[in-house]
Amino acid sequence: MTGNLFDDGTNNSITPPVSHFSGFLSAQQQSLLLAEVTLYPLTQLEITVYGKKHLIPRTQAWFGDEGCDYRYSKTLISPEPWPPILSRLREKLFQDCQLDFNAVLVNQYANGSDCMGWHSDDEPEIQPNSAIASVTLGACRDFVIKHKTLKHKFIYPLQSGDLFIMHPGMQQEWLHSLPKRLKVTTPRINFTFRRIIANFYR
Ligand SMILES: O=C(O)CCC(=O)C(=O)O
Ligand SMILES: [Fe+2]
Repeated sequence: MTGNLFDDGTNNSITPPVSHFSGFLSAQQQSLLLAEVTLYPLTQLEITVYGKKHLIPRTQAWFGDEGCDYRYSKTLISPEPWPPILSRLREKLFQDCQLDFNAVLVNQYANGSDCMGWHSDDEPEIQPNSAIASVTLGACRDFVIKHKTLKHKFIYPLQSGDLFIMHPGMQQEWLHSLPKRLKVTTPRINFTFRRIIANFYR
């Protein structure tokens, strides 16, 4: 076999353990959620890299059940209580996909200059072998996945209303990122639902 960029030489093509569902949310569900997002306490967090302070290029809010704290760059963040529409989205993930989440990180990217660098969602407070589900609203942006050692890359353009699931095992072997797209001038909001070990840091 020749010419297959993703041929690993074992006759197994390498693909990340993910699922992409277009149109998971109806137009009406998207507009209800979008209206609720305007009420969220979105903040721009500061991180310290090599002793220098930087504002991260997006705004965020953390919602979840009691005790579902999450640590971001040495800061412990306690969850805000579930807003009603977000709570319904969590319920829909359970009903439609049998995925049971107890917290969600909301990221708002104001335009294509806002981004997220390469990382895995492998924090110790995340339940081992749990899935992470991501729901997108607003501008279409490329979600990029790269194998940690083999460097194979996959690009998924995520559109408003799409659901993207990163299955168990994904975070151990793959990195993901949301690169800058300077032609994008409108906001994108992303919800990453997670299963957190309650009271992990208490
Ligand atoms: O905005 C996205 O699609 C990615 C968000 C993400 O990777 C995260 O919150 O960990
Ligand atoms: Fe992530």
